[in-house]
Amino acid sequence: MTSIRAPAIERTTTLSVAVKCRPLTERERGNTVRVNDNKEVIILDPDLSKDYLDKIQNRTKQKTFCFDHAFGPHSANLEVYKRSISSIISGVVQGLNATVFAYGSTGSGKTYTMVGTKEDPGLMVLSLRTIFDLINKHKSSNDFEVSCSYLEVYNEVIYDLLEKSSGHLELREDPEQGIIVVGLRRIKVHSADKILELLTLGNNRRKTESTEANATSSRSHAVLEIIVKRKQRIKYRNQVIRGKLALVDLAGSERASETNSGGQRLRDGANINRSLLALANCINALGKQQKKGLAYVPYRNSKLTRILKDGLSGNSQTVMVATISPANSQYHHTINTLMYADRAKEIKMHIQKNVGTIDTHVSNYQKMIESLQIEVCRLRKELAEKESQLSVKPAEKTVDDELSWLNILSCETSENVQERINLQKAVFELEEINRRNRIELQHLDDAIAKRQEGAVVGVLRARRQIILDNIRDNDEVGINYQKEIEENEKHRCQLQDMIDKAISKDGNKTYLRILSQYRLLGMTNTELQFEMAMRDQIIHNQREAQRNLWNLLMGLGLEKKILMDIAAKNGIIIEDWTMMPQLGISDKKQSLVSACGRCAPTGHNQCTDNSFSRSCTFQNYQDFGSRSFSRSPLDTGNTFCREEHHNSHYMLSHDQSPPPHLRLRKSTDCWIGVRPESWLGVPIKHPQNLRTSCPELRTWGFPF
Ligand SMILES: Nc1ncnc2c1ncn2[C@@H]1O[C@H](COP(=O)(O)OP(=O)(O)OP(=O)(O)O)[C@@H](O)[C@H]1O
Repeated sequence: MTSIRAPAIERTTTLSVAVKCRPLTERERGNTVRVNDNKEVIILDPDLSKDYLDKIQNRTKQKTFCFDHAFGPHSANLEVYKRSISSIISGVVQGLNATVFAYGSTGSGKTYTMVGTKEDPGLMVLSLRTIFDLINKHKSSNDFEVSCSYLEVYNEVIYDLLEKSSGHLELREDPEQGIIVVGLRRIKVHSADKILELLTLGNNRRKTESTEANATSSRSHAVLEIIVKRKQRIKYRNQVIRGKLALVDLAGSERASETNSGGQRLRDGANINRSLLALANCINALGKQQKKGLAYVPYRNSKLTRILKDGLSGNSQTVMVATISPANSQYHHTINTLMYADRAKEIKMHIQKNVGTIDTHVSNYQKMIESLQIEVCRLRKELAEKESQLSVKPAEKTVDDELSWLNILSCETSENVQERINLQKAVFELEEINRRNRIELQHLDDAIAKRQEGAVVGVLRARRQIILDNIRDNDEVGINYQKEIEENEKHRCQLQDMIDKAISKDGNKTYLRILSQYRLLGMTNTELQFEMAMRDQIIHNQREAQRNLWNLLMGLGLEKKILMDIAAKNGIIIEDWTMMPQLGISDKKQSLVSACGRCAPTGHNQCTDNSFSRSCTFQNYQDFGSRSFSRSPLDTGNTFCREEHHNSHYMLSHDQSPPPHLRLRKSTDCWIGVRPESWLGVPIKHPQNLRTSCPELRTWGFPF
């Protein structure tokens, strides 16, 4: 029998911004920062030599900002924690996600704020203590499981800080859990002290260096993630709720010119800046999105922004702690940080409780990817053994050189594949956003055509212009991505030629065979991840459509019994009714309130914010209508199916012509199903053992 899941309640809130100013160090001069009323931050002009005229004519660089919270140089971490963080930490034990990240220039106090000292423990330490205090309070009626992971992103590569010698880790997107780091160690913990022990261990492994601005400057972005699973012993026994807390300490950024150094440090700086630049671009786009609707957010431009995606706009209660220094010399950095913080406070978050089940398609894919990964690991090990055998032999230097050169080529190829995947996904997302923009444009055109000139038409026209601008901006980004894909393709061909030539020279047959298999498997693995992400996107869209349908049903005020009867007649089981009493579906008035999507997700039977409930319901339906309905709102079946099938169909075959950005691929390339040759350019020579190690692939029409 078909079954559908009742929707989880969503609540919209904004990203909260706290600013923390650190004390001056002994070497520093000046004091440019004033904090008023725990919210206002005034940055004084550091140029004290300005004369009276400059000042009264407002030719001063003084600037004033206002945030959710502001802390001066004498505030301890505990004060920052109590006022700005503690309230979101308790949500983690209730199944909500929370993210806290420190953003600021080098030496502004990010690590001090996040990690702290023994005397002044930081936000990571204080949050963990709260989580375990809450667990102890509720453990008589609940079973809890807490696990933790700690990673760093260094030079655009992800490392596991809980592993002694971690290899490079890859990212994958999961429809339930968001971005996942494949192979990251997750340790079960029973006390805050144990996590702190792991934190210290991980911090010692973190890449730090002495820079001019900070003696122990962090060169990597570190993410500590705590997952709390909770199962009630009596009520809702089959439900597991899962809260996630991400605590992020970003690397210090400095311009290459400020470091007085080259080589590795210069490369570090470039990569740190690439991540931070990507983060700043995302904050910009998200801030703009609140005013302009569907603008593209370039999460894919760095590993850091992909990891922080949920914390930046998704299902998370997020606090950004912007750290600043009062030193005169830091004036520009301080202003820069505060400008980003100011933009970030516009960002909207959509929070909902995590009560989830795993779909079978996901676990099938996961199994496939896992078995490929095991195979990749086996080959990687074999390769390493072969390498060490070769290095103990007094082999001629030329062979050694050739092999290390081949290794570099192999790494470059894998980077090239990753980049290609990211670009394709980005293009796909862009296309999806513009598809929605075009639907809205169509609705606006229809609405304008039906009305006579007047104030309402003026508003509609203004909105139309915004949407047109968005489409144009997004198209421009798409053209750039196309160029990047072409570049990437060119580079891939060059690499392939070089590898083929090297293999034909035959330095060491076995080694080259393994290397080649390893590379092919790595690519197949990555391809599968891409396909999985694409399918996940379809599932995500379908869920969104389903949620909209629920909103509509609840808005109509249908009683639970009627709904159950209709569902039963159609042979549909409605899962998760346990969530429904909170939605108040049996009560007409309450169902309208619930449909606004802003009810507190736990413990309340009624939306606490009645003042906006009606307008929210309306807003919701408008939104819904503009995105999904092409005819009457009650003509749901056709509209939803058509839209979803359009997507799936497009992904599964090429009967329908793809959108312009995606037409770039060769006609022989297929997404899923029939696959004459891999579109990533892996030649048909797939290794024999892939078939035996991964029999599932045979049913997928792989041509080997
Ligand atoms: N609130 C504070 N009270 C006392 N000292 C502080 C405070 N905040 C920062 N400091 C000191 O300032 C210096 C720089 O701080 P920290 O290492 O936390 O900066 P950072 O922003 O993490 O730098 P980077 O980005 O280079 O890693 C350290 O010596 C630290 O002890």
